[in-house]
Amino acid sequence: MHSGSVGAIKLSSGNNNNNRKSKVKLSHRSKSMGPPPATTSSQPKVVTGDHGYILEDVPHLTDYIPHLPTYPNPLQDNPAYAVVKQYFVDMDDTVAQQIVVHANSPRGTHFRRAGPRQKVYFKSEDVHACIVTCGGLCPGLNTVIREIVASLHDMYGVTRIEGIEGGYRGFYSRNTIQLTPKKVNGIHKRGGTIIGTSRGGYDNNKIVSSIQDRGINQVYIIGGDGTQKGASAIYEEVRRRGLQVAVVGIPKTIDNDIPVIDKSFGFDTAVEEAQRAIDAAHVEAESNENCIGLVKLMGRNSGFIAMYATLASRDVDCCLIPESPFYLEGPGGLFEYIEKRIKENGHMVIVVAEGAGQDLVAESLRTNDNKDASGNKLLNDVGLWLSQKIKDHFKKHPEMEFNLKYIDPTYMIRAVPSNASDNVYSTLLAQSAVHGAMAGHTGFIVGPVHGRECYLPFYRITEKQNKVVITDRMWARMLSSTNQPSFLSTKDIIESIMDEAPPTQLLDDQGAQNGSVAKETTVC
Ligand SMILES: Nc1ncnc2c1ncn2[C@@H]1O[C@H](COP(=O)(O)OP(=O)(O)OP(=O)(O)O)[C@@H](O)[C@H]1O
Ligand SMILES: O=P(O)(O)OC[C@H]1O[C@](O)(CO)[C@@H](O)[C@@H]1O
Ligand SMILES: [Mg+2]
Repeated sequence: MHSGSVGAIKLSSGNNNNNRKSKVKLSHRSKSMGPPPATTSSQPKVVTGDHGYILEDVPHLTDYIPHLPTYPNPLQDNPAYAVVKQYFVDMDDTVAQQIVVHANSPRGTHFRRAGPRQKVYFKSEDVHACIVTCGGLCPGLNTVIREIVASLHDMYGVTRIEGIEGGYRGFYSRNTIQLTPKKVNGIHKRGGTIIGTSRGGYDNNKIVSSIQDRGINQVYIIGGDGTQKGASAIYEEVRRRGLQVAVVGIPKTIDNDIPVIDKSFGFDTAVEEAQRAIDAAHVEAESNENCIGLVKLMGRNSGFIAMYATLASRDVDCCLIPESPFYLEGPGGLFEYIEKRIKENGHMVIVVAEGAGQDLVAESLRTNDNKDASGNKLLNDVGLWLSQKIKDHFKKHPEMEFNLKYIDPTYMIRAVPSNASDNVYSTLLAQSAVHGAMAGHTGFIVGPVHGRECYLPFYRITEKQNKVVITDRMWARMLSSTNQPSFLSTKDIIESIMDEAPPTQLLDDQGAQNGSVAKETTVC
């Protein structure tokens, strides 16, 4: 890591922010009208333009604190970036949510493109940043921490960066850790998070008071859907109090249940790690007579890890996920398929996501609705349940020797360091987050849409969970790779279409065609 140096080389080209004649109608904020009046409560910022163009913009500090001074971006003096032709992102750059279009399609929803801006709203020496990680572990957490520190320090010359220990509750119950480039050097080679994480302990008022009392003015919040709901409420309270504090969410989850963005960091690593368990199950299944290798993978409400691990492996004969109901007995059921595969092949591999078949398990175990500290429903162990059910079924066929090897890698797929591609992804994510905060944006989440880093309003991420769409081509590809039954009746298919999940780039483009955002937001 090099330290941030301020050289004499000026970027000669790059920004043409003010040259472009914009045709958009700014329904919330107009360039020609000057700064908007300060408001204490945020509303979606939706900008419309020609040919059905819609920009779902993110808040800016000047939305509620007008007349904030601006400063030249220190990056313009950074020798490392001097060679880049157009380093600063044009203010008008936006990224289309849908890239598969027809000749007459409206231009549709867009998001603000992430990246460094020519003007910043914080003086480097005034920045006091903090980073917090919440929820379950995910490969790449340390990389994001490292790169936020590196970006703030090396690009913007910021020296006051603190780590909030142990998740949200750390804001009001723990001391902070000073994060310096030296302290974070090499942490991306380790799993976990060096500042700790937790579930529960969210107290909006105490958290914002702690931010205010400590004089923190940039808050980087790394976590999943629950964390981002909390981050959104923190932003609202910060705004209500009129604080010049940028609140930035960095979505994290191995489950990939965050909508809109291409995928979440750590997902690739988790899928890769899941391969080891599947490989082991396959070896066991192949080497023993009439053997089933059963692997349970994480995925509470979304079966992306199981689906992608199955597709990647090609050794899996059946993949069960929360989004696709299945049944055990009778024609078209799981037992019938198992018997068929065992007869044909002498072995089989089943992958089950932890959230799959929860209704069946609950029915047979009659368990209570227990919750974790964050209020997430605690799941019954579908892996153990399914093992027992399969064993019981084969007891009815004593003439047939039968084996089952159950592998539950649980935390092993998420407690590992991130792989190379997740490291690069996390680096870009962290840099984009820092550029956005320095440029005065707030109340946003950063993430890639069609490979371009974007700033997305919180509500886009928190309103729905990303799920596997079982009427999408990706699930069909998976089914055709395993040859398993779909377990679906026509009624299930119709229900699934009605209950369509939000668009995600990990799904087929077909999925992304559904649901216009404009309908869901208030144009103000
Ligand atoms: N609706 C909410 N409003 C405010 N805070 C919340 C909300 N939901 C969860 N939180 C807080 O966010 C933190 C993390 O939430 P949670 O345990 O659900 O993990 P997550 O961010 O969803 O990540 P994971 O992917 O591991 O589930 C916790 O401290 C929790 O109290
Ligand atoms: O046991 P914990 O740490 O509460 O988390 C388990 C959950 O976290 C996740 O890994 C999501 O972060 C889920 O896949 C899993 O159900
Ligand atoms: Mg969650």
